[in-house]
Amino acid sequence: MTDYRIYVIDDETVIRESIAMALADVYRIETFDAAEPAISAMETKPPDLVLLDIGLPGMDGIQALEEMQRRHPGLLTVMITAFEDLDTVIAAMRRGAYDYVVKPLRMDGLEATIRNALETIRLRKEVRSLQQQVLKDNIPCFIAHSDVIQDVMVFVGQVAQSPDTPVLIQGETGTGKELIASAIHYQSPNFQGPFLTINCAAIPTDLVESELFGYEKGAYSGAGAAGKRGLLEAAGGGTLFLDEVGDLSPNAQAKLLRFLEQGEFYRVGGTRKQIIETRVISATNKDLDLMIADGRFRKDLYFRLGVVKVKIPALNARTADILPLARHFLMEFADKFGKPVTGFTPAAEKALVAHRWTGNVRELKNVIERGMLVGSQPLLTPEDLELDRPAGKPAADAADAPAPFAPIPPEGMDLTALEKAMERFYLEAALKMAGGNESRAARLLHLNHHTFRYRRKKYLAAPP
Ligand SMILES: Nc1ncnc2c1ncn2[C@@H]1O[C@H](COP(=O)(O)OP(=O)(O)OP(=O)(O)O)[C@@H](O)[C@H]1O
Repeated sequence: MTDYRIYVIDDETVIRESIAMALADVYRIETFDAAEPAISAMETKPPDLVLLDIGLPGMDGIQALEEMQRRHPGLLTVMITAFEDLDTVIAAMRRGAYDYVVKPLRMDGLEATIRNALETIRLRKEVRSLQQQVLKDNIPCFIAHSDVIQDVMVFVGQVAQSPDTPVLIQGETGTGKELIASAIHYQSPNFQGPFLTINCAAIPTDLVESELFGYEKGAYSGAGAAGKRGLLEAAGGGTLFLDEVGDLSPNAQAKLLRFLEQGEFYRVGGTRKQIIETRVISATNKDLDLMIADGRFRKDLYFRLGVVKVKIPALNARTADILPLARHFLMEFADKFGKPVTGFTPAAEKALVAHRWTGNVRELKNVIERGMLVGSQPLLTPEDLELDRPAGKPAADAADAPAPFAPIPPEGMDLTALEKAMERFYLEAALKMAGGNESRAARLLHLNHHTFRYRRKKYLAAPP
């Protein structure tokens, strides 16, 4: 006997009894002589499959089918019809019936129809469980203890449900904007579609447009011979996350606005209109209002990108998250490095809460990673974490400290050259500290890997 429950709804006793007799050894059969009692029984004992006579007294088969579909969407129903009345059968199939059988019933034919229907149910269940697995594997582990971040997560869960609403995520660097964007994607109905990200700051201005929108062959010198689709197309049916959206070139801004308003765009050098459904989530840690005032960012684009705005507070504004996040990262790195570190000393916890996290969660994660590398006790100490700056106090009482830079000489100075030299110096220093590991060097400078790689290419020798 299988666990499948089948309702047989037919006013002819002989039909009900013959089906029950033929199938009762294999399935749980419940019989009804009218639709109404069957519909009420479904509330407490929902069937997997319904065999439903079309010509019922009272509510007829077609009405019953509609009512059942309304109350139990997706319920599989096989119609039983007295003769092959094409119109009625078509009406039933249009309303979502799975199949139909004609009286007088041939039991072997009916059994085959039932087996097919149940196989469909089994496959649907399998697909659902695979979907849930995908969700479980991909939903990022987002630590949210403070009330303010919990509210953000509830809001984000609601926003996720409408898959074409653009979302603008604002927050300082390292607050978790990309993580929130992926949480929106994986909670949305499009979670099976791709989630792609592009960091607009890490791509040279003249390339960002073709990266985003693709190009046709020969669109510009250096464009590949075959043309290429852009990330917007590649993310079709899913989500494109535009990080550092404030760095988009004016051309790219105009094209993106058109896409958001009309759902269409042209590849660079292309004449064929591309129509695509991709949700755009963007993020910035820049003050877009200021950029709009300076004429560097389009106001109309700002409004389109920010149909829904999500603001992520800085880590120091939600201290309740600091220790749960620190413990989460500690467990992650203990596992990764195979170290028997189990927590923090009380002094280390105090220092973690008191620290001024200008690099937010990313900085906290880096500090824990470094602490895990050097720490040798079961509990990490403030020395392991190298934390000595309390909140609100930038390095060694900045007010009293001597200015860290040389004064401007009377003849003036080349600020751009100085910036470049400084950037080169710190990129090299970070790589050295990180033993040549780019990802770690990027984290030391609170940059993401793409940005680091881009700047390294620009200022130092190209990475291997
Ligand atoms: N609430 C959180 N729970 C767990 N990990 C987090 C949380 N917030 C941030 N992180 C982790 O911190 C790091 C930085 O997060 P993320 O890259 O999402 O920040 P961001 O705001 O997009 O940064 P940027 O502005 O520099 O692009 C990532 O490793 C991310 O996994």
